[in-house]
Amino acid sequence: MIFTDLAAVTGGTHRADRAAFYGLTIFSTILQAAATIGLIPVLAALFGDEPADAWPWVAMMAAALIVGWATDMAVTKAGVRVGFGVIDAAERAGVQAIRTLDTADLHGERASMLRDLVAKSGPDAVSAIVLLFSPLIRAALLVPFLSIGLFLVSWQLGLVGLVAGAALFGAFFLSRRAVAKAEDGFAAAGRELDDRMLEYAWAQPTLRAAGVGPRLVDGVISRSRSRGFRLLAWQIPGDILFSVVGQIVLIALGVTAGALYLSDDLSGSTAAALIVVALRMVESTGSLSLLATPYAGIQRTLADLRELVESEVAVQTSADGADGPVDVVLEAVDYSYPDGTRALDGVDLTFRRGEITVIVGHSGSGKSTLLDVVAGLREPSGGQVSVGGSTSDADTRLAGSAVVFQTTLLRPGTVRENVMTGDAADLVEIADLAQLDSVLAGLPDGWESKIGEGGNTLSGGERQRVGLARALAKPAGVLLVDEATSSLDVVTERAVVDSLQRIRGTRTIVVVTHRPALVAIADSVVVLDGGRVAESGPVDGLLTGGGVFADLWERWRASEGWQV
Ligand SMILES: Nc1ncnc2c1ncn2[C@@H]1O[C@H](COP(=O)(O)OP(=O)(O)OP(=O)(O)O)[C@@H](O)[C@H]1O
Repeated sequence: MIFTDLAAVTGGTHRADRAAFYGLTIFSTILQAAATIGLIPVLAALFGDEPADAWPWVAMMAAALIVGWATDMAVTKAGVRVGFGVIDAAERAGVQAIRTLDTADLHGERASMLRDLVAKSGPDAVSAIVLLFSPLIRAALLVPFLSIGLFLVSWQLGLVGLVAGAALFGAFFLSRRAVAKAEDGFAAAGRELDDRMLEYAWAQPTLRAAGVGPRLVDGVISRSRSRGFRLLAWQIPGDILFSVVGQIVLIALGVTAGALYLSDDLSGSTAAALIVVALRMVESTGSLSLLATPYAGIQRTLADLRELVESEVAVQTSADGADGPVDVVLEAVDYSYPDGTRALDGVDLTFRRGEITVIVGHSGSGKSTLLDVVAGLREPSGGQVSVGGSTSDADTRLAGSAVVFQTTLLRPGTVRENVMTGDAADLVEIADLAQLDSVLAGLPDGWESKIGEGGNTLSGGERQRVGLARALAKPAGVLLVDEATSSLDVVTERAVVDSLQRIRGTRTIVVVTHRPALVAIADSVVVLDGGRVAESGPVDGLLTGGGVFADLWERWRASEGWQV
């Protein structure tokens, strides 16, 4: 339902704006109906014995028009505020989706949908709320309100008006359903087309060689075209339905008014005024007919946005539910990339709750892939991952873990917005833990300083501290750090090591590293080789064992600049 979708998307922050928008729109419709019905006593007075009796009614109609005009201005303002709520929600949830989605899931079709929602849906929503919702509510309510007014003249006319209102609603919903179905097909075809185009662009050489690319794209274009025609075809019966209902409303009112006039139950002046009332009703029918198609479009957009916003809330809620460190157990985990590269091969591992585990291995041994699997950014091709004793899918792992990536991407906004949505007390502790204080001290407005695109430029080390703070701000039981110190200066590396030591025990920490400083604070080390676990255990045990790790350690000591 479009109204509940709008409420879910814009949330509690815009409740008052929504209430004002709906309430004022209804009030303005009542005023319109009153001004129209007011014509009946005006004409009755003008054609009666005392034409001057028309003045109070004329004054009432003028007042209704003036107040209605002022109300419409207020409706527009409230509608724009609600529309901006949709823009905010689309941007927030879109960015969140892009940041958290498994890269494998960010394929052309999904990217195209997110692009539509983030770039188009917000501006569309602002205009739709003002130019569509409000006229729609008016068009839908004007007929019942006019019918109530007609009851004051004659119950038969009131009844005809109510039946006409019900028929209008029926016609609107029938035609909207047909159009919505065709629109869904059309939108899906468009997304499939985007997907194929991207796929074709990426894999051009191979597809060309096989001679299948153009055929694939041609097929999708013709599917998209035929669904476009189907959309048009479904709009036509809807329009016909409306015009038929409009004619019936007009005839029914005319016949009833004529019968009442002939039986002397209606004066000539009232019958004349009824022509205006009937025309207003038919005008409503026409508006509803015009609005049915754009309504179906904005309804689908709001439903998609609601899904996006609610999935963001779901991620946040399950993350909030994290209550301390947990065991993470991998059993026979395999991972193969789409091109067939087997990056993980039967990995059995336990990351013990509250411990720091460091993963080392040569370049290409599968360290980052392993971290991605634990983080829920990739679903294993085989085997299973359990978190806190129960088998866990990628979404659950994503919600329950926080990741510091090799490079921290900053979005345009303040430091606070880049780090978290939380209260000040949390931020003070997080800044302290992530050693962000010195970075904040160098910025003009501390937490409120603009960073990222268009804002202050932070060094790699400073970005990394923001990334660490962001990860610490997420109340997740598992903290994953991917080579965060590989490109860092010694001071920042020390800061990261200190931070991890300070939070030791509060989370299960897994660090992929090329550097010895982190190995020194590890409770245990895992050595990967060709996607398999070559060795694992406490540092001391591995050093005395004389295996791969002892060999790597020796090489570091020899080079004094450990790069495994
Ligand atoms: N997107 C990808 N598509 C195909 N193969 C990939 C992809 N990413 C990584 N690989 C391959 O998977 C294997 C494991 O890569 P991974 O990045 O996990 O190793 P790593 O140990 O983290 O390497 P590095 O230390 O260089 O970052 C390598 O053979 C790599 O070439």
